[in-house]
Amino acid sequence: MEIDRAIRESDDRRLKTKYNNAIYVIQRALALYSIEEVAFSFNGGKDSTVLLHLLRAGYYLHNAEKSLPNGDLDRDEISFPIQTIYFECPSAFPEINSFTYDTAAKYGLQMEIIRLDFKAGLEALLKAKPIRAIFLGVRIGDPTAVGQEQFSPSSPGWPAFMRVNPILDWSYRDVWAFLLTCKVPYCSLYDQGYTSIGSIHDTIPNALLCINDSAKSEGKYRPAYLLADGRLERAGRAKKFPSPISGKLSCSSNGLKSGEIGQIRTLTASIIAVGDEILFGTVEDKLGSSLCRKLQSIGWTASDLMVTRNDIDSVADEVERRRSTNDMLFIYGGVGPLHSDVTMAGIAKAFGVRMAPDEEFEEYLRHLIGEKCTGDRNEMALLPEGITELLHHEQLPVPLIKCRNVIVLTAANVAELDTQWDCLLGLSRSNGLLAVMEPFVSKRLSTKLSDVEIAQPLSKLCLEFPDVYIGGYRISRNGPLIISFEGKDQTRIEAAAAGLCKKFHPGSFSAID
Ligand SMILES: Cc1cc2nc3c(=O)[nH]c(=O)nc-3n(C[C@H](O)[C@H](O)[C@H](O)COP(=O)(O)O)c2cc1C
Ligand SMILES: Nc1ncnc2c1ncn2[C@@H]1O[C@H](COP(=O)(O)OP(=O)(O)OP(=O)(O)O)[C@@H](O)[C@H]1O
Ligand SMILES: [Mg+2]
Repeated sequence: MEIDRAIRESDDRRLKTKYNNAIYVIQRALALYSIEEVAFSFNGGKDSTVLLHLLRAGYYLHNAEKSLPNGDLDRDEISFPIQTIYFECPSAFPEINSFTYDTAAKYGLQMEIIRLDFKAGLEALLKAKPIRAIFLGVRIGDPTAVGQEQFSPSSPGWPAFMRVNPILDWSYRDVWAFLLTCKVPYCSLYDQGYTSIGSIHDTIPNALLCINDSAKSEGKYRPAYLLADGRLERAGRAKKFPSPISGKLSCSSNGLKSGEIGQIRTLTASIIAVGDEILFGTVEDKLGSSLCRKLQSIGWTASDLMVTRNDIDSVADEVERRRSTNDMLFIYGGVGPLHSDVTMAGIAKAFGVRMAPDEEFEEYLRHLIGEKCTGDRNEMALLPEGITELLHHEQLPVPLIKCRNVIVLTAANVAELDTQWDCLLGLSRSNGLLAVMEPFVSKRLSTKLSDVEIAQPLSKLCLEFPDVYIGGYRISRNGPLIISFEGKDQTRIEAAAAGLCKKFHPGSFSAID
């Protein structure tokens, strides 16, 4: 069997181990369920392509174990009887669709095309067929993998079946090692810089693979297998532009459904300030707004900015809630040796790991504070175990700490934040930490018109310019109204601003800045 042979002949030991484990899971599933009771969820993506070939190999080996006639049957020709389901969606890339159909024809897959959403489609499928287990190409880094194991019953509220995830523990690198070693076809989008594929509305090529180092989608991109850091495979999965801080004049209040139109390709970050002093009103948080501006300047969106108490559970709750819905989370305050410095412990709790001594970090601290540290252990050198990465930069006396997608900033004022941010950007050039997107541009118009006069024309303008965020705010109740236009395309912003001016008498608006 060509897949099994290719892996056995390869000298990639890690790949062999991953392959053997996945085949073991498949064989256990095939022993537990009859062939009519299993299905394979295939969508033409790289992970499900890997799974297809693992299932072909697993099914072949399962049959071989059950002994076939003395080798006179060409075993590569054994058909693939596992029922295959594809949830076809109108917003799928045409390349994904055609690859899925071509693959089905090439390998003789028995395809069931489902044109309902996942839940309704599965309900109908399970009513019509005796399916009890479904193979999925879910991997541990996927947002939907949280809490899953290789065999995981479907979630409460979903029809009852077993989710079987043979490649749950595979990394991005493992996936590409497999596809390239086995020389199997994969969807052409992966050769055009796409590294993880969702719908046409939320997927762009991965900016880290852009040959000109520009995030423009018309640029040239390297193939997906060249992405050095697999943790950034979803950098091309742009989030929907989150609802802006709601003002009554914003687009979101005008009936636009995000996800249909009105999307701006952006990555999102959440910002958490930790400090009872901020909540007591003793200290003013200036870092948050500065960080929002910095994020805007690299084309990211700050999805929220919040302050939490110096309390492990409060920090853990906020980190847990925000880390999975954002590309990055920045946290500052509460880092140090004091009793109130609980940020690191809160992060550890959010990830469900313990705090453990980090020798490398301790060494840095020793250089910095010498022997001033009392006790037999430096509490500051305890970091969340297994998820911590130290970000070294020559301008930083102590590296910054990153726990998965949470970056801990130690700045106590804006000048220190500037330095740490510059270091992060410097590091990003080599390790892709913060993908630099097209920056946001903005324009502001000031007017003496009243809210009532402007509300309706502005609502219409929002519909005409779904790709521009149009908001309104006042600096004082009786002062002028300021209309702001934010987006990534200067021409569109100018057009939106001109469009608004045209709706009123000349001279009703004046540009600020
Ligand atoms: C065959 C199959 C089974 C699924 N089972 C579950 C489930 O048990 N629980 C759940 O929350 N989501 C389930 N999902 C949905 C996925 O977790 C996830 O929402 C989806 O694959 C992500 O699609 P999206 O990124 O387009 O939202 C299932 C999806 C498929 C295709
Ligand atoms: N539309 C769909 N139809 C059938 N199965 C699907 C569909 N969408 C997702 N799945 C299942 O969920 C798994 C995980 O989806 P995910 O998008 O993370 O991976 P992928 O599409 O295989 O690869 P990529 O990460 O490159 O997009 C798929 O491998 C597949 O088993
Ligand atoms: Mg996909």
